Amino acid sequence: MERETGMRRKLAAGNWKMNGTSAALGELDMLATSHPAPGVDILVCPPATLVSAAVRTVDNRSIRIGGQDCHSETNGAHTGDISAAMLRDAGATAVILGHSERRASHHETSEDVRAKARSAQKAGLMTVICLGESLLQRQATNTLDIIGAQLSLSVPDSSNGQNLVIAYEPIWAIGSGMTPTPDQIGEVHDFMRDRLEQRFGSGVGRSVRLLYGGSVKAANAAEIFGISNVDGALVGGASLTAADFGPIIAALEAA
Ligand SMILES: O=C[C@H](O)COP(=O)(O)O
Repeated sequence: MERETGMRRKLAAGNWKMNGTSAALGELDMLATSHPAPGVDILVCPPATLVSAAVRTVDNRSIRIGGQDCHSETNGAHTGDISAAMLRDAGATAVILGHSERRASHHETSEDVRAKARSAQKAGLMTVICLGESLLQRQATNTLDIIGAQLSLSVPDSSNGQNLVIAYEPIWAIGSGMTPTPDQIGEVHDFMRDRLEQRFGSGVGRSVRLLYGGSVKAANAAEIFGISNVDGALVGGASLTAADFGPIIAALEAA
């Protein structure tokens, strides 16, 4: 497998999911203090309730703050939802979209994800669009078909290397302690790179960062970051504390 890193700056992204009250901001402060000038980009996506406070905690240091979802509309009668413009107004510069937990629990389709991503990119947010197959789909050797369809339907035409990041997150690897083999991860990442280059041309296609997500921890980070076309990780559980996320960031810096 050919290793192709291009000029892409690596990205360590943390997804806190539905975890964290204001007490958790101490972890963010510790993370920012311990990484004053990181050799990689760091993104932390806390619950929406903490976005503004997280932005204040980071206080223009080396960590950017993102949301975990947004609505496709800018405003309106959508009780409980928040828009990309609202996230931006709160100081977020990125948003995770199409996470498998939202595709499952909120019945989000790839078309929904594309509409949200279009709105988020228009609002100036970097979109981290998540794709991934189920265990049954992998066992049926349908992984590349599933990823290809999700990639083509979820990613808007307005995407480029600055406003689009793709996270490959096999559903069966999320929070399970299981990870695909390096060859399996590499196969999907090489495939996504090819597809992006075919659609957007080699310049844009090569500049989009591809993250792996699913049970990333300090113990497996270095091996994962050595895989072809893996430009970083989207980390769930191990992003909640500076003690767990810090070593993953260090592994990415060393890769
Ligand atoms: O968004 C993050 C992923 O769902 C991975 O979660 P995890 O690191 O807890 O497996």
